Amino acid sequence: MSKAISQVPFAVNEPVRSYEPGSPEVKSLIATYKEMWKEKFEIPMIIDGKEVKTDTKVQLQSPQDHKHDFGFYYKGDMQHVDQAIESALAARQQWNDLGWEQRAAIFLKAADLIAGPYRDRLNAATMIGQSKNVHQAEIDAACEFIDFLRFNVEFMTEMYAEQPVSDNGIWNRAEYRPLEGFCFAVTPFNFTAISGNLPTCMAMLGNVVVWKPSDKQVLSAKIIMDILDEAGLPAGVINMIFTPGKETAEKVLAHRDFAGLHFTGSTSVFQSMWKQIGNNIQDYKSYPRIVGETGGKDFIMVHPSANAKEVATAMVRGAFEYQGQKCSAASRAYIPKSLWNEVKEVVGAQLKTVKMGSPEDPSNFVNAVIDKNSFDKCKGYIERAQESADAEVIFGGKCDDSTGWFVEPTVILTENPKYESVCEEIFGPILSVYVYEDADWAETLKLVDETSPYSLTGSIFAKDRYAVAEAYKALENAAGNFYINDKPTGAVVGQQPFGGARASGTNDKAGSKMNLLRWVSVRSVKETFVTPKDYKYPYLG
Ligand SMILES: NC(=O)c1ccc[n+]([C@@H]2O[C@H](COP(=O)([O-])OP(=O)(O)OC[C@H]3O[C@@H](n4cnc5c(N)ncnc54)[C@H](O)[C@@H]3O)[C@@H](O)[C@H]2O)c1
Ligand SMILES: N[C@@H](CCC=O)C(=O)O
Repeated sequence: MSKAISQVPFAVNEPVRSYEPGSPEVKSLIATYKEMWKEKFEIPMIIDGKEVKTDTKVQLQSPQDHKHDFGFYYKGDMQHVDQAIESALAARQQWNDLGWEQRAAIFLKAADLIAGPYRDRLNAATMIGQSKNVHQAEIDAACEFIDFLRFNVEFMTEMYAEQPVSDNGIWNRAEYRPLEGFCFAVTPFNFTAISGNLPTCMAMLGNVVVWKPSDKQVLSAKIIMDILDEAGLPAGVINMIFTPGKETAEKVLAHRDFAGLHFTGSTSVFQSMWKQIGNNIQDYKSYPRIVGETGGKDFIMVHPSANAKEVATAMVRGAFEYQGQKCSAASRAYIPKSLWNEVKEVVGAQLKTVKMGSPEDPSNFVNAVIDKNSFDKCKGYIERAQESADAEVIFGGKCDDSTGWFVEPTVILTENPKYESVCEEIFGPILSVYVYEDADWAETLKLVDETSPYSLTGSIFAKDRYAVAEAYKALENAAGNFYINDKPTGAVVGQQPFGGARASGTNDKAGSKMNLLRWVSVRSVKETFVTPKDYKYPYLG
């Protein structure tokens, strides 16, 4: 137990490496990618700190080359879900009793392992398994994950330091207990950092976790578990299982000791899990905490006073970085007629220089979409736009699945502000543009606000400060992360806490103290030093 009030290292954002052509850092990363590409991985589940293998082997697939064989993972079933829950519950007391400094040290060490010896390996795994280019892997798997770990340790201590006042003769204390039971982390394919953050931020606070990563992110999930193991995370604290999502959720959410859901993924899956929790509510020991960050239909809203080049660049980066597979990706842009020709010209000129292909070549800005489902979905939107009287594909539109799942960055122009691609989350490299009459600025703000059920991210571009202020107010509830004269992606831990409202989630802001508060249950303690020995008030004599 602690005999000092320790100060944790001051968290600063991990510097993003530039990976300039020919630099030692890019050579080292690409060499690691090539080595790992040749490996034949056999990836087990990790339950109670042990590798668990089954008879069901699922081949790993790389989006940029779906025929390439780089191994398999072992798929589990419902007995593994039970084992993971039992293992978590068995580890709970000892983990809970460990002083917070001991827990913090494990996650700070994990951050340093990622910053140093594991950086290339985790980045390369993300490039191979999730098809991110060098820069996108670096800002996600290395920097954002490191930031989550370091900042959460700092936020945890700030939270612990928040204590009530005490009158004379008493000492009031707040004790930040972990939740009573086990927590369930369900993570998406698209961010290695998110998949690492969801289970670790709960564990850091003394919780025990069953973690089900996406089956499209198994390789980088395995490296995360390797890192946590090397950092000294005790057995059973985080149990990683590769089991079918729906059945796993049904089993976990029916368990009496289920205490919290930390989810990131699509809106429909989150809603189905929330309903299950509601249906089981009388069966739990405590009311489970529910945190979910889900889909988006993120906008760029442009005022006539904006700079066309800045707008065009935000469109290209915001919509097409990581093939538009960020929940924050710009997928609808509203451009005033007076600016459209110039914006269109710059977008077209920039897209002409965009290269698409495997992340192995760092000059490829666009890589593959995650899988066949995503490829088919994007292709469907593009083909329907090509045939529609309401829409026109003005850039891109080619899809090629001969080697990998490649979809060209595509811009759809429509005169119908309710056209399907303007309203629905596509989660691919498709940006819809609606051109409005300059005089309709105020009505268009309303349109932006009301077009989709989501409220995740959005940008406003304007030089005119009155216009900025007007959009700021009109779009108050349209985005949980709101950007002024910047693209709507790329939130940084500690700088722009991330999350959305409406259908986009519970807005508990990943990587912030607000989020950590959801995974503790406070015990208020009052200790009285001179305890009364008579019931009578003074005036009763
Ligand atoms: N708001 C955010 O912070 C944020 C961040 C990243 C991704 N996302 C969203 O995630 C989605 C893309 O990720 P995805 O394709 O991995 O999402 P997804 O919903 O398909 O999968 C997310 C996780 O849920 C599991 N799952 C799938 N069906 C399930 C079911 N019926 N019951 C329980 N679990 C189930 C999956 O195996 C995976 O682990 C997009 O909608 C995107 O907007 C949101
Ligand atoms: N936090 C990331 C998005 C995460 C969702 O996929 C961003 O701000 O771009």
